[in-house]
Amino acid sequence: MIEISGLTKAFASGKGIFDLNLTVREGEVFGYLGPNGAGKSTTIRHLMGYMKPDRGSSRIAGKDCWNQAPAIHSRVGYLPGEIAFMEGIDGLEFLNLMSGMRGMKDNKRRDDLIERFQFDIKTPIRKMSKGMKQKVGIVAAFMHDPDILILDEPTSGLDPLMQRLFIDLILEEKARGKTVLMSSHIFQEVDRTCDRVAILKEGRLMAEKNVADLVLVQRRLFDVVLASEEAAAALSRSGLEVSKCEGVRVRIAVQGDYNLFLRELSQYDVLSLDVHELDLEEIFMHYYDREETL
Ligand SMILES: Nc1ncnc2c1ncn2[C@@H]1O[C@H](COP(=O)(O)OP(=O)(O)OP(=O)(O)O)[C@@H](O)[C@H]1O
Repeated sequence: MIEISGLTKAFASGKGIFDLNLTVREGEVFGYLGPNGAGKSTTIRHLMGYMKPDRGSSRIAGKDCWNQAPAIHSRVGYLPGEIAFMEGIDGLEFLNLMSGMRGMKDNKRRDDLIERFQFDIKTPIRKMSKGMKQKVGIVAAFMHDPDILILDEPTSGLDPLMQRLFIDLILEEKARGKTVLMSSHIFQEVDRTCDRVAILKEGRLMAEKNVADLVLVQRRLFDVVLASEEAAAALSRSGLEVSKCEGVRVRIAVQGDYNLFLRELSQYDVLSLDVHELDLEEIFMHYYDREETL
């Protein structure tokens, strides 16, 4: 459904995106990840036809994103990373403008979305918080019920409750067969919604993975508190991968083989055991260390 081939755009600064190749299949939710400045928004702007590539191309539903942008816009719901709103209008006026441009007759879906994300659409946009503006952007991207959704960090600025509502919305759209490409930094959101992910670093594709495989390679850090400093020191010498030992606290990294970790731990008097969740970037940083670029 979305095909990026050899896509290259080099800015004068030397940054940009370089020889990207990616395919998002119909009905798939695809996570597009990478540290700040990696080139995620630049890729997405090419998909929307807002930037002309130096080399290569991108296509959505068979149409070239640069030459046939208007045809693509009619099928896509787009949430930009930063939404540029006109001055002096409120949320409802903005949404009316967008629905007018799309020739929408029926506002039921729009009104359902507004109710779901709970915000006062009569607030002037310049007075809205970042999260509120983000909600307006989400409604604008989803209200015409597009087949394809391209979302640039959709939950940025949303509180945890709203992030959950957003995840539910993506899962519903996925069940309805929609194709979604979204950039994100939040592991939970990617883990719960995406089928596959690609990670970008300095404009180059580092990896493309099924989310299930990514979770398997995930390294976890455990914070263990033992009954004495002697025991903590002994555990640090046990051959497990110890990343920190302070007093009675030991931080141990485990990847894959939990049994060995549990067997070792069972020999001690354990006062507490916490798992330190790695965020997506940390997971990928470890991933980079072990894998060559594609
Ligand atoms: N129009 C432009 N002209 C020059 N440089 C640009 C332009 N757009 C982006 N860049 C640079 O290209 C790099 C990639 O930017 P991009 O916004 O695509 O990153 P990103 O992965 O979306 O990051 P973030 O998570 O911070 O939004 C950055 O170094 C940015 O400064």
